[in-house]
Amino acid sequence: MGNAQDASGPLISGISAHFRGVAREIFQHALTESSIRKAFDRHVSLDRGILRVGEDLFDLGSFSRIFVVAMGKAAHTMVEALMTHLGAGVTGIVACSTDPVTQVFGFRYYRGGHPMPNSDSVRAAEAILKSLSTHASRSLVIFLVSGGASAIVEKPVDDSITLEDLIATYKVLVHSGAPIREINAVRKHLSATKGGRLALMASPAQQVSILVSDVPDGTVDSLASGPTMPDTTTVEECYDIVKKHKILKQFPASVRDLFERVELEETPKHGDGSFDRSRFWTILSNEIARKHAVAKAAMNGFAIEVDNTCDDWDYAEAADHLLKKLRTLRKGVSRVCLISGGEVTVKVTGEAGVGGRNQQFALYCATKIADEDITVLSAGTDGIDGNSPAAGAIVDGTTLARASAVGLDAQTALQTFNAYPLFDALGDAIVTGPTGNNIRDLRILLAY
Ligand SMILES: O=C(O)[C@H](O)CO
Repeated sequence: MGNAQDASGPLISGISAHFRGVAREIFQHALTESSIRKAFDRHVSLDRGILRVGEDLFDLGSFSRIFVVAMGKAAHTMVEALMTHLGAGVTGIVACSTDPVTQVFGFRYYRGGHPMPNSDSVRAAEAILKSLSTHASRSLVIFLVSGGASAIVEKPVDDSITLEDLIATYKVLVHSGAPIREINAVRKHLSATKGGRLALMASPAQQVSILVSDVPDGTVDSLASGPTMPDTTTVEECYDIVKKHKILKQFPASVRDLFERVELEETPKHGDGSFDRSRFWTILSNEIARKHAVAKAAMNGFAIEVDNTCDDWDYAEAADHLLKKLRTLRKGVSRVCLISGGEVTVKVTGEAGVGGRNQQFALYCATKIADEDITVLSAGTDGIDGNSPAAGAIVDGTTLARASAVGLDAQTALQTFNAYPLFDALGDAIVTGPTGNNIRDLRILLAY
């Protein structure tokens, strides 16, 4: 392998490196400004014993117990932020996918698996269910829910489903190309914790859920498979979903049996009394990240457009759509920035290499913009793209030439879902490490 140098001459090389730097700055700025700590400072406060969450006020003096359940990739960061407002005497459980440097005093930690559940996911679910069952009406249960919790906290609804079966089922769902609302509709109906079942277990306590959302706007009960919220999906929909994506036969026998012979059990619903003392506040979502990306792009002198229409689309269709739009927008404008939030889907066929949806999207864009003055960044705010150590990647008109100069072929990497090694070799992977946040992905497209 040779050196990953620009094959396009020093001037072009300098310009493209400059705009790769600008795109990185825009992403980093959005990440920093959308921090969990800032969101808690805006939406949560404690004043003379009254806890404010969003527009709700809770008189802490009227409760005999305060218990916190934090679950998801942002669980630890959310607990830390909550405790700066709440102070001592509060206990709870934290289920996250990475080990924090120091744990918050008074909390039991579990390191559940992600993207696949592990035995600690099951232990966390059992510990949460057990603790919640002990709460009476004078308890205040605060749920801190963030994305990733579907896998991080999990217990099958039926004992016939083993952990291995669960992992096999998750693999089928995650690789099916189905959007997250559909994936989680099925997960909800196979789980003892999802689809409002934690709220049911905590009843009759007063409950408030503080949500950091990694799901599309308007589908918040999909977040972490909605463990504390009324479920808007139904058993009937689950049958339609497995039929539509032709995945029932791929499930392990125990799960197939539940669908075919036993029938799935319906989840708690709005109006059935399960949520009479439940409140919900989304304090952070992709919208905030987009807003800060827009502000930073404006500071860099770009004309800006935001387009989220391709949320949940197949990565190649989303890329074609956004590149077409960028090329239209650039007509008559010297610098244009197109920002798009949300996630794209990748239907993996065969054995996947090392990569993720952001790197797959970016690499596909690279194959479409050779020699154009376009830069594309795609990265996840959680810092974790698929099974790779990167958050995402950045490409431009020089990517293909630079890759082939070091003996790497973009088409092969795309077909084998193995984008990370290519980006790593070019120095174009975006590596932040797990950020402790999780508000979906940002795609930043620049034309100049
Ligand atoms: O945990 C999950 O289900 C996903 O991250 C969506 O919230």
